[in-house]
Amino acid sequence: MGFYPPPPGRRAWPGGESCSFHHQELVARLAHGALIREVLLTPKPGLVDRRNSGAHRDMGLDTFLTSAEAIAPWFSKFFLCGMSGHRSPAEHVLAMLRSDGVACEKAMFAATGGINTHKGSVFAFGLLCGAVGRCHGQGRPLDVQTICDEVAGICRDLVERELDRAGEATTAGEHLFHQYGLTGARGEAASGFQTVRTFSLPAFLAVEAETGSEQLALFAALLALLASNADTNLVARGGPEGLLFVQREASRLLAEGGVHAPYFMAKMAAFDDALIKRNLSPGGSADLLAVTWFLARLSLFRDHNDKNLPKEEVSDVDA
Ligand SMILES: CC(C)(COP(=O)(O)OP(=O)(O)OC[C@H]1O[C@@H](n2cnc3c(N)ncnc32)[C@H](O)[C@@H]1O)[C@@H](O)C(=O)NCCC(=O)NCCS
Ligand SMILES: Nc1ncnc2c1ncn2[C@@H]1O[C@H](COP(=O)(O)OP(=O)(O)OP(=O)(O)O)[C@@H](O)[C@H]1O
Repeated sequence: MGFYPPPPGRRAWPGGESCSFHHQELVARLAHGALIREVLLTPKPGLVDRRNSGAHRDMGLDTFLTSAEAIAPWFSKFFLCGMSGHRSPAEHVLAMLRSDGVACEKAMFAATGGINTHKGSVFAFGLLCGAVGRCHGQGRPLDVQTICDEVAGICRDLVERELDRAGEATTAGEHLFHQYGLTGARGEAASGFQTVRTFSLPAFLAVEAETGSEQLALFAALLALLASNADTNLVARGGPEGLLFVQREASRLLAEGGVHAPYFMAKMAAFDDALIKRNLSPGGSADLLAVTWFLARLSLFRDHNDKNLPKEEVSDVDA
């Protein structure tokens, strides 16, 4: 039941032809589900959520939901791109993914009237969906370590190529590298999502195992990210002091017991108010929160076969 033919000379994709459509659909659902869960989690400091638009004046919940809808069709394309390039060296795959990535960014801007809702997420999920396609094509396991290592391989030398040796800085990320040495979204991807693997994913998995609550697990992951991630969005808006403020505040909440502390939700709402007052938005951590949920749910590839698609687990939460 594959929707596209196996490579010339092959009768089936490694792992069984019947798995291909299942994987393509599941990866797209997971990526979209991750974006929806991220934006609906409330309250999030400085970010767009159900409570308010955070430190943003040009976008709200509807803008994010519309944007997620517009970019969703690209997730399968990233998967297919990674799969069709599974024999090419990892570092060649980035150029292929990027042409779809640029088209996806265009679709995002067209849907939002020019507002940057998901630029960082398009980059992260373009790489992740491409890595899943590539590893599936190679018949390798679709687990956190394999997929993250593959992303790191695809992004090998990206920081050196695009930031270190780049000419005049044009984007915010390029400026911040030259000014402060921050490697932003590129550095995080090139490290194989080291901040996620070290801080937010363990926090998510521990709290979910302990409480059975996905919401609490997402909050635990968010706090872990806010305390540790060198978010270039915070530095762009508030300088190094803006980043330090957020990291200190999040570390304080963690020291007080994190999601298990009394009045945790009220503390998060107060954190939100403090960031809005300072015009700070941790957009990079929001992206990595979505990445955390996606990586946590990769186990669905192992647990289900294509006759039993996990509609429940990856269905979108009601807005
Ligand atoms: C690498 C990207 C994100 C470039 O953006 P930029 O130079 O502004 O870099 P920067 O690191 O500041 O990231 C922008 C976005 O990433 C997110 N982000 C910020 N900090 C971090 C961090 N520490 N970790 C992860 N994500 C982060 C935020 O959402 C931010 O808005 C990407 O958009 C890109 O490659 N652009 C070039 C055009 C292209 O190829 N687009 C298609 C990409 S598939
Ligand atoms: N819930 C969210 N709220 C706000 N930003 C988010 C959210 N989720 C993800 N982001 C990320 O934050 C980025 C937007 O941040 P921001 O608006 O600060 O960037 P910008 O458009 O480059 O800067 P500015 O608005 O200062 O011109 C998006 O690229 C997106 O990936």
